[in-house]
Amino acid sequence: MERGGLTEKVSRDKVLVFRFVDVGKLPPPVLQFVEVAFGYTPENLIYKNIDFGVDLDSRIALVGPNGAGKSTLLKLMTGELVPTDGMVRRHNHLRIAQYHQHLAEKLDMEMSALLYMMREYPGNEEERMRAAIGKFGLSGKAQVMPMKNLSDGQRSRVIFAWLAYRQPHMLLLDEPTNHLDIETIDSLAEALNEWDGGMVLVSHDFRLINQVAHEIWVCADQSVTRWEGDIMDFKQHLKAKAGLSD
Ligand SMILES: Nc1ncnc2c1ncn2[C@@H]1O[C@H](COP(=O)(O)OP(=O)(O)OP(=O)(O)O)[C@@H](O)[C@H]1O
Repeated sequence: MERGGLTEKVSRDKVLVFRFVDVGKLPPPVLQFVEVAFGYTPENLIYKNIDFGVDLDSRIALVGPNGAGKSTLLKLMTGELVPTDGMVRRHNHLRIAQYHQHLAEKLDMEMSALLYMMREYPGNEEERMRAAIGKFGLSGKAQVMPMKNLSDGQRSRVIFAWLAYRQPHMLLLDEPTNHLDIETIDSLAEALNEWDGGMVLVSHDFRLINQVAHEIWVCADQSVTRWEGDIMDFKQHLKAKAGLSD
């Protein structure tokens, strides 16, 4: 039918064009936790006395049991949550962007990705916005159709384009791969590896962690500790703990 011209050719989104704009350097310390304690209620602390620094060359994956406080730690980094005790110091010029699935709820489904970006970043020419969305592999018609007609994966790309346009120094990624296919995950990994900013990743996707993280931090028992090994060692450790072996 395609060859006979009866139906339009199905064109897949290009997947190899994820790209974050380089941001240059900020002198360290960029983000510092000093004796931080945090609990949603004072009698139930999720973190106690934590100290660490994150810089623009940090490539960290946070791991740990469900409910240990990984997402909470990201929120303490952005300032969405404030410590119960101690302090979080951020460089005055630090721009942090956080990716999480709930951002999809912010999208206006009746609008196209292009109009949405033009509304979010007023005063910019259409061409510029098209290019910004194009950097995340959404091209042509997909940019101008209502976002309700896009797939979840395509909407994730719009969110990435929206975040990247703010040119963050640091990206905090909370389960970024939920709606992405494997090719797109690889594009994301490639883009992160080519980018010069800092990254903190929360993901259950060990394959992505293996591709992009240089450090593994374990959130558990009210603290954050650095894992001395790579994510594959950590996976083995989890298996051994669960009494499983290869
Ligand atoms: N707004 C909130 N008010 C009260 N408690 C909360 C709130 N958000 C999270 N919690 C609780 O704080 C703890 C840590 O939650 P958090 O989402 O940070 O864990 P997580 O390690 O990211 O978990 P998961 O891997 O399941 O996403 C959990 O026990 C959770 O139920």
